[in-house]
Amino acid sequence: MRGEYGVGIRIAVPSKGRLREPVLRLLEAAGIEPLYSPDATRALIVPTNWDNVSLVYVRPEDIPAIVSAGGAELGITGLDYIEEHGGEGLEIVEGLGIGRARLVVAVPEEAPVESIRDLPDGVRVATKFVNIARRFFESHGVRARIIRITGSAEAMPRLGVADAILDVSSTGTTLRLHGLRVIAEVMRTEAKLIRGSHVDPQDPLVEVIVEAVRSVLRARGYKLVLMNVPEEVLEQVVEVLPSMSGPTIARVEGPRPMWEVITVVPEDRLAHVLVEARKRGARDILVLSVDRVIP
Ligand SMILES: Nc1ncnc2c1ncn2[C@@H]1O[C@H](COP(=O)(O)OP(=O)(O)OP(=O)(O)O)[C@@H](O)[C@H]1O
Ligand SMILES: O=P(O)(O)OC[C@H]1O[C@H](OP(=O)(O)OP(=O)(O)O)[C@H](O)[C@@H]1O
Ligand SMILES: [Mg+2]
Repeated sequence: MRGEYGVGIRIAVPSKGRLREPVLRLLEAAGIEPLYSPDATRALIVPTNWDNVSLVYVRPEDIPAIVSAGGAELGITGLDYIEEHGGEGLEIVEGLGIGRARLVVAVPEEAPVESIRDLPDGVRVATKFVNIARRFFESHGVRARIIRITGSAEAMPRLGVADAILDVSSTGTTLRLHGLRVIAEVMRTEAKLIRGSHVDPQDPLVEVIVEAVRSVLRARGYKLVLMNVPEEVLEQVVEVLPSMSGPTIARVEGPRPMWEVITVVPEDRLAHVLVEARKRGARDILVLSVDRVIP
């Protein structure tokens, strides 16, 4: 990449929490790696192996505001934090399929409440998503008192600090552990790649980064399968193969007519495809990982 582009691009990434490692792994798969770890150095703005691309390590909840204000051209954070910020001054470029969860409203098991409508005026709701909460309860005609906390919302009802919470839930373990029951889903969330509205989407370096990330996302869940197939069973073997656009078939040099079949298989069908292909006479099967897909 050296010297190809004039403008520098800063990518805001979570400095902590659940998204940090998956986000760094995704960027690494896209070929973008920080030159050193911020943990070791305390550096918060770290150059990468790409000339003119640096990572900015900040709290995930601050990323929308930072990208919106022009402190970084690109960023990766949860849709929940984007909605909480409001989303002005930024564009959502791509869903990344990580950090998937729901934002829910929950109350103590024993509360005489079945739905949002049953919540009395003045109900105290603990949450770090105060804007989302305000909007949600207003739209449902509930006059809630929002209590701002920055974490551990699930503990608040038992502590007597709140009557309900609005928080992230994925497996539901934390809610169950604290005797809470979901009465409404507010939204679904996942990590998104965002771009500041002030940034030209056609900026060459932005385009290259976005495409690199997209190519990694497309490759998720696929394997490349190679196999040798004797000519007499070729048709039967090809029948069981899914493919992006037909399998590639090449002749194998040798004494008997043999073909090499190359195809891309979704991981959830891999076991089935391998067993069936083997049964039908395929041999020497290789399964390779797919790093990128560029259609
Ligand atoms: N249990 C979960 N499953 C999937 N995604 C989650 C879960 N909890 C939080 N997230 C998502 O991870 C993103 C980052 O959250 P954040 O780092 O602020 O919280 P955290 O990982 O719980 O860290 P901390 O508890 O230190 O604040 C948010 O967008 C959030 O929606
Ligand atoms: O439905 P579950 O699978 O239980 O996940 C939900 C919990 O996950 C997150 O917290 P995290 O585990 O990141 O810890 P935290 O309390 O430090 O936020 C979130 O804030 C919830 O508390
Ligand atoms: Mg948390």
